[in-house]
Amino acid sequence: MEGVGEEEMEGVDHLAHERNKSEFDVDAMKIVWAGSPHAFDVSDRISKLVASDPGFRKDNRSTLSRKELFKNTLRKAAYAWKTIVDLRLSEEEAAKLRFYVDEPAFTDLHWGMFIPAIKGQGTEEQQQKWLPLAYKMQIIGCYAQTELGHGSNVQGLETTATFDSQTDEFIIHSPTLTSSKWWPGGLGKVATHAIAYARLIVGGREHGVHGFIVQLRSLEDHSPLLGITVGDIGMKFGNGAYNTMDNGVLQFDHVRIPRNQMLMRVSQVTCEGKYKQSDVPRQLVYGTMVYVRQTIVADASCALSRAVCIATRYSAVRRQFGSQNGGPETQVIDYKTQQSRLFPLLASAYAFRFIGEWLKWLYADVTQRLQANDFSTLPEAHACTAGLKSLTTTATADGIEECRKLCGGHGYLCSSGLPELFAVYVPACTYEGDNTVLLLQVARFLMKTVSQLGSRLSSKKPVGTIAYMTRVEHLMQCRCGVQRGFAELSADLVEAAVAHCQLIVVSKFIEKLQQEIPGKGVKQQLEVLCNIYALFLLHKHQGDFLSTGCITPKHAALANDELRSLYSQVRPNAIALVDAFNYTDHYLGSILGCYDGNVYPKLYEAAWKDPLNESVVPDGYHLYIRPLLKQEIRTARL
Ligand SMILES: CCCCCCCC/C=C\C/C=C/C(=O)SCCNC(=O)CCNC(=O)[C@H](O)C(C)(C)COP(=O)(O)OP(=O)(O)OC[C@H]1O[C@@H](n2cnc3c(N)ncnc32)[C@H](O)[C@@H]1OP(=O)(O)O
Ligand SMILES: Cc1cc2nc3c(=O)[nH]c(=O)nc-3n(C[C@H](O)[C@H](O)[C@H](O)COP(=O)(O)OP(=O)(O)OC[C@H]3O[C@@H](n4cnc5c(N)ncnc54)[C@H](O)[C@@H]3O)c2cc1C
Repeated sequence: MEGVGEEEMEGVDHLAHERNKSEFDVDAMKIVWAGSPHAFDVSDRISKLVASDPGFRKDNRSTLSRKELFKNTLRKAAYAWKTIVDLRLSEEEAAKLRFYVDEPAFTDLHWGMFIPAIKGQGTEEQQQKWLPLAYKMQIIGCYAQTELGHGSNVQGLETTATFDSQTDEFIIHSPTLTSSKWWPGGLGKVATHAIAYARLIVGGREHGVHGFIVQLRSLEDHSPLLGITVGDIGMKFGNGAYNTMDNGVLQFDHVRIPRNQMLMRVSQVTCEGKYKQSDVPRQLVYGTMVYVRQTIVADASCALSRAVCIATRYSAVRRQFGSQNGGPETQVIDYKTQQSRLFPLLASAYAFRFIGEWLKWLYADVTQRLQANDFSTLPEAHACTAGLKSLTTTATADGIEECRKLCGGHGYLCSSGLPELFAVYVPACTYEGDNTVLLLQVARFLMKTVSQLGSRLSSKKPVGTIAYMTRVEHLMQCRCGVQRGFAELSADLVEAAVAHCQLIVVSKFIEKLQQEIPGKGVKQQLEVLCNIYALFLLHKHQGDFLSTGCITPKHAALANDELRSLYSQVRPNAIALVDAFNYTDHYLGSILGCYDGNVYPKLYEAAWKDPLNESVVPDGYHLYIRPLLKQEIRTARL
């Protein structure tokens, strides 16, 4: 490395003056962020374990070819498993370890969808047979629902599962090109088994889409089983990024599986060929998606806080303009424009943390009720998971991109960590349900509720997240004709769905503040952030609030003044508020966001490590540059 002194690289905390300004107990805030002292302890321990182990190094991803990248992911997944087994980590610790390894891999689908699908939709007997194998990773599973021709429209899937009573088997078949399974993560190169979704046909009658456990590859030599065609679907957006995942294509050619491999908690097929439906609602076939949507909401705050941490630290390091008498220039974080873009994202990260916590509670509650055959809160749970998944992933993906811009030119470097973070995160707006399609589900739920408010026949009072509807006078009087005009009004209804979800986020943030929150100044900081979150939304949508007469122009102006004052209150605490996320430099993966703020020497050093700088004169000079310079281009072999 040229031109950088040792002392500039090591030991100096360039953000110490910022940390000294903070007005609250950062360690107490770390516990609030983690959720509990126990959660903090696990997260802190495991993140440090991963960061200190060279086996989990990740700084070379953007320079590897797809094949090298994928092999490296396989190595890391195997190494992570060995670490989990050797250290006898608990399930909670193991999940944290996979999280901090921070590389999309087949294991996400195995633990995140395959196992939950068996748990949620399998019978006791099926769980006893399959879960021990899956827990020990003696089989590796994926979730194969989406097809080339249909993703959002699950009822439109074309794969068939026809019952053969002669052999007591299902025949799984892909009748068309568009029925090829397409996208499932882990399917392309790794999974030995899939939960495959197919239209059930018994005795010539169709019974809709159901899940089946299908073995795909030999457990001896990994070759595809008879009738299975399987492979990877190819490179995806961004270098490195989600290309560590083997999203796959799969065709079935009359593949036979035993009858007991249909997931039979919701409905059953007997050996005589009788189709039986349990008392539970059919929608439970979609249960795994509800579970994963809830985990995606919980994870949104991690991705957003990571980007915000990088942009905040760098904004305190970066200086532009404003030097007085040869003194230092202004830190860009002191510009009001920078604050008005950055601090609402900081507030959103905290808001999403708490909404994720609340949604976990809601999901646990609905699961408990379902077990007791109480299905009353299922529609609300579906609407909340779908709507909040849509809201938080859209805001997080947009927020990561905004953080990149907040870091100016250096944000565009891979070493800022932000391009890869965006590329890995942005498909969350599509997978587990396209965000618009999911908002339409929320709109449908809201319209149904409104129509019931207007109906004299219904004695149901809205409760939970829709309880507020009884307080909105014009909704109470509404004879809802919207159901008929739903498609025509869908663009507006989607906006209403977003507003409904924002209301949930704001009210759960306020509820959080009503709890006891220990630690000097911690609650005050959270109050400031909560007010920023709410007022920023009000400011952004002031046109809607004004046009509906909910606020006056004077209110709008006051809100904006207040927002500016809140930004000034956050400013001295900004670095401490991102320190409270407790991210290691390994997890952040960003030179701009490194804890000590010593950005420039690290950027300089990293540039020299780029493979292009391995030689001073580049490969290709003699073929393409020299002939150009020597005006010999016509004779050169191009
Ligand atoms: C810590 C571990 C983390 C792991 C995370 C791993 C992440 C790895 C990354 C990626 C993995 C990605 C995986 C995938 O993408 S899997 C595929 C996901 N696919 C989708 O999400 C498809 C989206 N489409 C749907 O969900 C549905 O088809 C639909 C909801 C859009 C429409 O369904 P349809 O059958 O047409 O239903 P209707 O509209 O007719 O509705 C009927 C009725 O049912 C209600 N309803 C719909 N869905 C649900 C549900 N999930 N739960 C409960 N109820 C549901 C719907 O509201 C209607 O109700 P009604 O109005 O009262 O009649
Ligand atoms: C990275 C990644 C990983 C994935 N992993 C898996 C996996 O592991 N397993 C799996 O089964 N699947 C997986 N998927 C597939 C994913 O679930 C689907 O892509 C997703 O559900 C969206 O469906 P689609 O692709 O059919 O989009 P489409 O429905 O074709 O969407 C295209 C456009 O049409 C619009 N649209 C669609 N329907 C309507 C409507 N009714 N009204 C208004 N607008 C509409 C959408 O808003 C969107 O703008 C993955 C996808 C990605 C990108």
